[in-house]
Amino acid sequence: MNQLEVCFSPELIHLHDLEGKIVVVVDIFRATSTMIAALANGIEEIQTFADLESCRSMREKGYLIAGERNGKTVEGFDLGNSPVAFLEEYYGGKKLAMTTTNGTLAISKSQSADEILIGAFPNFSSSIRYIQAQQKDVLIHCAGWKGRFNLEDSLYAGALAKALEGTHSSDDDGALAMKTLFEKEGHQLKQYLSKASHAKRLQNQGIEKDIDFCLTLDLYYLVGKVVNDRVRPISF
Ligand SMILES: O=C(O)[C@H](CS(=O)(=O)O)OP(=O)(O)O
Ligand SMILES: [Mg+2]
Repeated sequence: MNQLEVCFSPELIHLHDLEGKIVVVVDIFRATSTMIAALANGIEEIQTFADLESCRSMREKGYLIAGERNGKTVEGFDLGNSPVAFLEEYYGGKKLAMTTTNGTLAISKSQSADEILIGAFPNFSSSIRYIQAQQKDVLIHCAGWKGRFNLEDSLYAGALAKALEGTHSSDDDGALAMKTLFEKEGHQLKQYLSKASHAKRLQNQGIEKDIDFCLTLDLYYLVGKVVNDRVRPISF
């Protein structure tokens, strides 16, 4: 059996050994859900940035630029961090540069992993199939919120732990706790996560459609994987 463990914040990732593992970076609200929406709608690669100005400079290289701070689209950027906005038109063959508050930081702190996957509910089953085919230990890296634990990323970790229980053991306390929570609340994901602080923040901004998209299972049969520092789609 392979092992599965959970890291609840990028602030804690230095305590984990990533070598040889598949790290699944997850930021349900909304960065990793938005990346999957973008890849499903034609974006061929996503380069992520911690700071706004490096991201902005990618426009000169022909990239679309997407940026969010405090949940709002950055002035002058083509797009923000809304998955639903990426569904409005087809971005065939375009490249995207992206910076967000939590998700892009979690990716940059996962670089020593053997493989980095982008975790989201809309491509949940594809990620499961991909992971099962690799036979490696898994670490779920929750982006959290500004260094803190959050419910939506952790519950995704629980869903993954549950789905992988035939091949990956969840001896890790965090994985065990989240699997138990998912077993209790997973049947009413949308209702349960409407209580999450970030869902409330997004509701205040009137973006219920984003919340709904981020919590919908299996819309796409692709995996988001970081290859040569770019997130790319793999049909799976
Ligand atoms: O855009 C989002 O949903 C959040 C914004 S914030 O952290 O609530 O300010 O960013 P993300 O990186 O997707 O968590
Ligand atoms: Mg988030």
